[in-house]
Amino acid sequence: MNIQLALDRLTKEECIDVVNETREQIDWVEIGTGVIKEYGMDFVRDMKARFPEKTLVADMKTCDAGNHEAKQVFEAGADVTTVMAFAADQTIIDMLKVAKKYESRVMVDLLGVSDTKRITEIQSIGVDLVSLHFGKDMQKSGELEDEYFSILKGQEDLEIAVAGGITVDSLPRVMKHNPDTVIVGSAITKQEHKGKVAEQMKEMIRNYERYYSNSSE
Ligand SMILES: O=C([C@H](O)CO)[C@H](O)[C@H](O)COP(=O)(O)O
Repeated sequence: MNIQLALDRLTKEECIDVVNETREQIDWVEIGTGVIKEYGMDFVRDMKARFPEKTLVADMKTCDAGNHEAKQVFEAGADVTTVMAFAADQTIIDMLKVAKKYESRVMVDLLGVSDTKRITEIQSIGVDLVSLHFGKDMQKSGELEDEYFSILKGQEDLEIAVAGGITVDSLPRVMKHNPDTVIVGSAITKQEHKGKVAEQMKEMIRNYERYYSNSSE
């Protein structure tokens, strides 16, 4: 299980510092939508140059003009870009085509998707990576509940990331659903001891994986 560190509502310097502080514990680095809006593709380029060993996710949240946005972000060095699930199939198809050319990937953000129909549709056009996403504003009046995972039940062929206010306290509940990637933002980036929290989360994941690999032997 990967940890994807989401960099949101931070300055460039804060982004760089928090990745340096958590470098050993995190696997994927996400440049958040707001950070991309503030600093653009130059910062995507800069982050790839600084942290070449990390899978760099640019949270573009594309909803139209997929061909252009995918080219833009992969050219800047992103390994993964995001597109909203409600985008037209053509947008997603165009992005998948560009991703193939750059040997990169497209993650479909399932924010707002509440039935399996759209999941089946995006799979049929070639999507293999999705993120189950309980949005920042939704977090003001609720949290990522177990039932939220039900739309992905039995989806063996999809690689699944999950995001939405995940903390040290909620991580055990999230891990139970065996996502491939756990996306964590504020619970690390807004803490005083960022490295320590990241280390604690990584250790929880290691223990969980150890327990399940032992119990299946
Ligand atoms: O995608 C995100 C959100 O829409 C803000 O742009 C976040 O990166 C994602 O939710 C993870 O952040 P936290 O919820 O703070 O863990």
